[in-house]
Amino acid sequence: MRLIVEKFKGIFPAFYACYDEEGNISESRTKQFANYLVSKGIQGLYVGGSSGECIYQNLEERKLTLRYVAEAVGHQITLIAHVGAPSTRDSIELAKYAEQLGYDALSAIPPIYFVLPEDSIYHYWTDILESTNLPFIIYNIPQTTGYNLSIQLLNRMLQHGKVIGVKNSSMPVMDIERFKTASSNNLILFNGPDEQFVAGRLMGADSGIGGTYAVMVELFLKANEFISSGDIARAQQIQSDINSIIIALCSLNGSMYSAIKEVLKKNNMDIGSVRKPLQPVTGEDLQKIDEIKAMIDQAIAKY
Ligand SMILES: CC(=O)N[C@H](C=O)[C@@H](O)[C@H](O)[C@H](O)CO
Ligand SMILES: CC(=O)C(=O)O
Repeated sequence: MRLIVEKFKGIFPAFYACYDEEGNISESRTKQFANYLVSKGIQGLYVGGSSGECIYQNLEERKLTLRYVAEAVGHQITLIAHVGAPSTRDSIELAKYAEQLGYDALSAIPPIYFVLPEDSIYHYWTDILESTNLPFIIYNIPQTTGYNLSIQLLNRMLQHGKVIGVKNSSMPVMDIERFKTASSNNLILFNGPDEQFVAGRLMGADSGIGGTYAVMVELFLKANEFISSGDIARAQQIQSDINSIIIALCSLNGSMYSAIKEVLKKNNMDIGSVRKPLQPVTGEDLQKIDEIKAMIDQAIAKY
């Protein structure tokens, strides 16, 4: 277990969908972006999650991204494949594919669309984790799935030795502590809400997986370092800068991810735009991108 824990400790950007100008998955952009993030010193990547626009992609597209990332960065970092999909069958296909590619772990949201009973969620996750030999990380994100992980279901899932962690995106940071305690501290907890990264770490999260990391990864790496060395005051300052940036990223007509992708373009990292129904930034939004990029650059320069 100790070895495994070390592998999953640190900063894990949620990887973005990288499209070409026609909106198809781009091999060169995917590989370039993965290498760019590795060069920043991240611990690993969370591939194919919400930020990867998984919900708007077909299985073949999701497999392409999983493959291009693995080919680009190999075993230099820890790779987590998010395989949540509308059907168990599709999730298992993605899970087996990720295992073949050499991914280090699987992760999945609960079933979406139909509000299914907890027993169905249990079987969905169990079917996925029994389909490979990989460790499994539960993804709890009630604000998008409508289901908030209960201690009862967590305890049931823990009977599978393969469950090594929870990526918790619910807003109460107390959930992080409760999940950790329920497992007698045997689970790796990943903080989900980037706006509460510092709080999540202080409540027991070992690591973070986040949708905004990749556009300002230096800030999360630094905050993580400050927490580890006990410099809480400076970690709090970074969190405050991060939150102002996230609020700005979310203040445009275009989706947060389209704003992030425009900022990345200004950093010479063109990974295309977002897939509809996510809206691209246009018109007056575009002017605000320069201001947001300046906020990010200034914050990075401060620490
Ligand atoms: C609801 C949602 O997508 N949460 C993400 C994952 O936990 C976060 O990383 C957000 O992208 C981030 O906190 C910005 O709001
Ligand atoms: C946002 C996030 O962590 C994800 O891509 O699932």
